[in-house]
Amino acid sequence: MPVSTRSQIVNQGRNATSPEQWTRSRTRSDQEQQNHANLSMRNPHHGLKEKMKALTLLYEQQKQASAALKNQTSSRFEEHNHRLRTHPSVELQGSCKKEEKESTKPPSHVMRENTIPNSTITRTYVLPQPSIHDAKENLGVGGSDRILSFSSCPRKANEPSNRVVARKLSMGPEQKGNEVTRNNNVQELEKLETISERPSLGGGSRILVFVRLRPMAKKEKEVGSRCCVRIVNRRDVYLTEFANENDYLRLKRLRGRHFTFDASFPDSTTQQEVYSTTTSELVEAVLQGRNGSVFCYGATGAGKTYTMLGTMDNPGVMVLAIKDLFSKIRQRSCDGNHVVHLSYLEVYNETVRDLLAPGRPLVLREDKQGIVAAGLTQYRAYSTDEVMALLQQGNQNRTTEPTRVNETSSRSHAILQVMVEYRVKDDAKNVVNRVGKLSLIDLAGSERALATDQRTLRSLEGANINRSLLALSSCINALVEGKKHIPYRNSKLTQLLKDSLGGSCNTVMIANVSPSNLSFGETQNTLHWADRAKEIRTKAYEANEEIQYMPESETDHAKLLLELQKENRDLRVHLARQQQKLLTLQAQSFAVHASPTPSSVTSLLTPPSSAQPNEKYKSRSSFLSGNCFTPESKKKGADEAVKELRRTVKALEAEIEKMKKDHTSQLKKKDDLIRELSRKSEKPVEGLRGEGSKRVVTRASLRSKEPSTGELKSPSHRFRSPVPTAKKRSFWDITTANSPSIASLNGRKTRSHVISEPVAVPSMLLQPGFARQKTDCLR
Ligand SMILES: Nc1ncnc2c1ncn2[C@@H]1O[C@H](COP(=O)(O)OP(=O)(O)OP(=O)(O)O)[C@@H](O)[C@H]1O
Repeated sequence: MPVSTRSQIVNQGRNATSPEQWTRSRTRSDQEQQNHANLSMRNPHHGLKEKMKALTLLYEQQKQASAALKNQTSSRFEEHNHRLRTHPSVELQGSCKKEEKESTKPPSHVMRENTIPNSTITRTYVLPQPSIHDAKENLGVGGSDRILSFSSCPRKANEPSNRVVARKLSMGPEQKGNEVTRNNNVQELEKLETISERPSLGGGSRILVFVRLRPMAKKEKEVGSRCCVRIVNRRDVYLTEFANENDYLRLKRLRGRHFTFDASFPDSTTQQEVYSTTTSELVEAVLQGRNGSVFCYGATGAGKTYTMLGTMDNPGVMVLAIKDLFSKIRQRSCDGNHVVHLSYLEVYNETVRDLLAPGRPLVLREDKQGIVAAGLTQYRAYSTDEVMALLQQGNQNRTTEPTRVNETSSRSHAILQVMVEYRVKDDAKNVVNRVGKLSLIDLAGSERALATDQRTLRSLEGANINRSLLALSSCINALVEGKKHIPYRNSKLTQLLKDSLGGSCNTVMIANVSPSNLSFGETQNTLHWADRAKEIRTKAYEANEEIQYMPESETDHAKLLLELQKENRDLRVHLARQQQKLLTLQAQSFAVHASPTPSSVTSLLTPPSSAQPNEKYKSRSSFLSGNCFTPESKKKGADEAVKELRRTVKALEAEIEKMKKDHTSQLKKKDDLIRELSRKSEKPVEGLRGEGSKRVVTRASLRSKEPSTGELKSPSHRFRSPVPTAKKRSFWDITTANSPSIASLNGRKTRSHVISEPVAVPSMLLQPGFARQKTDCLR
């Protein structure tokens, strides 16, 4: 079988003089070529050059076809662009046209190293450190691998929330043929639209993830570092790892990864562009009573603080958000009242500190509003300037230290919270109260100990920063995997971010990356977690709105007021009556349970006009006269009165006991005296008795003669009046002067007087006959 070489074919073509000849020779050469191809298929080591030539030819043909298709789609593209011009992300594209033109081409110096020109071979990148999650990434649904080049970011509604996305790195749209190119263009447009329409799945919303690349730093340039991050189409991030120049074995082996985010910002993006794409919508939502969070995540020195705070010339997201908020409030000032409160705290070495009023560490508590720092200062702010001053003050208190990587490295996580309360009257004149909270978070840098400083305090700070960021990544993992338990409690940071990650909140994550290949590891780590965070879905949320229903008209209002006043008056009267009843009952129980002394009873019941006004009475009368306006205070007053009465009863009982003792001793003395006297006068008395003219009556003899009713056992009964009509005295007898003893006491109605003046008691000892007898005896 004749074997023709490539040079022969070329020569045959060249030597052809007429078109027929040329066609003939061409057909022949094609046949020859076919034979060659077959041959080379059978023997892979044969004719490599021919194979290359064939491939080049094929590539050229595809390129032409692709160009033709591009022309067809360009008109459609224009139309879509016109529609999207209203969205900030489109403005952002327009302002960076130059960059865009560049970036629609295949990545230049970075990606060129990864591409094989004039080839249709799609090459899969080798990942340097395939983690568990990376391994999972390659498992498609149902176990089949799937190549996703650009469609992974905005998820479709019917996709399961915890689906693991299979992602292999492709060489870019152009290498995948015309069909892929056209599809990508349409997908790009769809994706740009979805940035403005926050995807809402199952009532919740996905965390929006953005990536910002910072410019190469002077230091990095000086050490000759190369750019390893490339942003294409404002969305795709290509990361390339350059082989070590001294590693000759792997010199040509390049590794890289491709990620897709909601939007990616190249190093030329302005602060305003970043703000309007990421945060401006959240500010609007906060004004409508929803919660929003923005947090910057990335390695130390990657540009988080620059993005969040910025500089005086280029203010960052925090400043722009506050300005925007106040300008929006000013625009709406006519339709309601807005109140803005502000707090600023940092988490440093696992302690929470108030940046606006530094002092003792704050304790985190969970209440109805979520996790709150107890005792955190809430400033009411009236203007942007005021907030700026507060921010500055807070930043001065923030912990920053120079590290080897960053001159002004933030060693703490800072959280600025802006609470906007909005009150407005709706059409039905009901008061609508909305509260929205915006949290702006500047995290400390994720870092390796070696990259910063291994010594002393820095290493401790680094450990704590890493600890909290590790806790953050655990939470992200648990949320993505749909676990029931999310380990928020592992660090203060995750506790504070609980709302933002798993609560009812619109959340935005900005991943900051450095372009330097020296930071490849950190950048890859940041992009990995940012990619994971895309899968997190926050809870379904509703505006924090409260409606207070108001009466329909002024007349209704007045009616309601009158009704309330009447009810109040009735309640007061009722209360006063109850108190009176209570007092009467107290007095009765006092009368029943204790033997009353006239003095105390009169002191309780004597009217204020009495000759001896009593302090106790005074206090009760003031209580009854209605000085206490609230039901609580009245109840308290009644309790006080009861206590007072009880105390009086006790005092009276003690007094009675004392008097009883006195009387017993007096009686004893008198009995002794009588006994002595009767002994002395025994004789004459006997004589007298014999005469039968007079009788000596002793107490003892009298007692024996008395009927044994059993009533005279108590010594006090010895003072009872012998008058047969005298009835047993009662409390009311004393007060109504029924008692015969009282009649003889010059109007003095106290029991003490009755006791101290034995004259008042018509005792046998005081009978006139006895007195005379006594004097006789003495004689
Ligand atoms: N987009 C940018 N444009 C210009 N300069 C930037 C940009 N991003 C960051 N820089 C500069 O890079 C340096 C480091 O940035 P920055 O302090 O914001 O890093 P960081 O991520 O907050 O670091 P750390 O975590 O250590 O606090 C700063 O000097 C900052 O001005």
